[in-house]
Amino acid sequence: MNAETMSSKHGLAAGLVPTRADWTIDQGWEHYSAQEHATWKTLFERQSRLLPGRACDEFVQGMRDLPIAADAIPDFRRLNDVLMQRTGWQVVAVPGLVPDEVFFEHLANRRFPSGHFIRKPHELDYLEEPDVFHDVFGHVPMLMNPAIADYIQAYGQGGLRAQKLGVLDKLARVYWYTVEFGLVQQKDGLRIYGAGIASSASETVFALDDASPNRVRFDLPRVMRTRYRIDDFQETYFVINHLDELLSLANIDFAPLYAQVQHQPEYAPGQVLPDDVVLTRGTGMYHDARRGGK
Ligand SMILES: C[C@H](O)[C@H](O)[C@H]1CNc2nc(N)[nH]c(=O)c2N1
Ligand SMILES: N[C@@H](Cc1ccccc1)C(=O)O
Ligand SMILES: [Fe+2]
Repeated sequence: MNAETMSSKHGLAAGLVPTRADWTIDQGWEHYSAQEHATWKTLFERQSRLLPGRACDEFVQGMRDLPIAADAIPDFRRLNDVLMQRTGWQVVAVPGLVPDEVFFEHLANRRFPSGHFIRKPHELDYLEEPDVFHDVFGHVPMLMNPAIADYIQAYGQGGLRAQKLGVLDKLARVYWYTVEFGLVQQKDGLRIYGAGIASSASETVFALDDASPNRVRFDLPRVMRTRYRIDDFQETYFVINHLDELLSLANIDFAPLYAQVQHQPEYAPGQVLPDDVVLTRGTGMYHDARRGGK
C-alpha cells in the first residue's frame, strides 16, 4: 500500500519519533504473540485458497521459493537469506508509514520497508496502513522477480528525483497502478501482480471477476494523469502484457513527461477515455452504490 495521505496508527502520522534516522526497527520476531501468528494464518490461508488461477506466475513462483507459510509471521532474517541471494533485496522492519524521502531512499538501495505490526482481528478486511501481511505476502514474492526487483529500485531513485521536481503525486500514480494494483495479461488469462490486490481477499475477486471496474491497457502519460482511490477498491485497473514492460518504464526519462502532464487536466479514477485500449468497460455499479447512485 502506498497511500501517502492515509492516516497511520503506527508510523509517521501517529506522531512517532523514529529511533533511527532511516526509521528502521528490529522486527523482534520472537515477540510476536500466538494471536498475531494466528491472524497471519487466517489471512494466509484465505489468500492461498483464492490466488491459484488469479495471481500471476511470477507471484506463485516467488512465493514457492520463499520461507513464507501459514504457521507463522515470517522472520525477516530468513526471508532475506533467500531474497538477497536472488535479487539483492532485503526486507527491513519499520513501525508503519514512513516519510516519502525515507521510503524512496530505502527502495533506491534495495531495502523494502515492511510494517512489523499485523492488523487486529477486527481489521481483517480493511486496514488503514500497510501491515506485515500486505508488505510481506503482497510485495515480497514479486521482489524475487528480477524485472520487478530492478523496477522498484529504479522507482526509488525516481522518487527522490520526482520529489526534487515537485511531481511526487504524478510518480506515485505509476507505482499505485502497477506495483500496488497492476494486472498482467498472461496467455492463460488476466492475472494479478499488484500487492494491494494480492493481499486483499475481496479485491482479488473484484479486480478480476467483477463487472464493475474498468480494465484498460497501461499507458504511461494516461496513468500519470489518473487519480486513484485510497479508501476503496480501484475503479480502473491497468493491464500490461508482460512484467518486462515495467523495466522499459524505468529507462524512460520522466522529466519531459512530468512537464507535459503538469499543464493537462487530470482524470477521475473511473473515467474511460476515447484513446483508451479498453479490455473491460466497467458498469461502475460497485462505486455508484457507495456514492448512493449518480
Ligand atoms: C508516495 C509515497 O512515497 C508513498 O505513499 C509511501 C510513503 N511512505 C510509505 N511508508 C511505508 N512503510 N510503506 C509505503 O508503502 C509507503 N508509501
Ligand atoms: N524513469 C523514471 C523513474 C522511474 C523508474 C521506475 C518506475 C517509475 C519511474 C524517471 O525518469 O524519473
Ligand atoms: Fe504496498
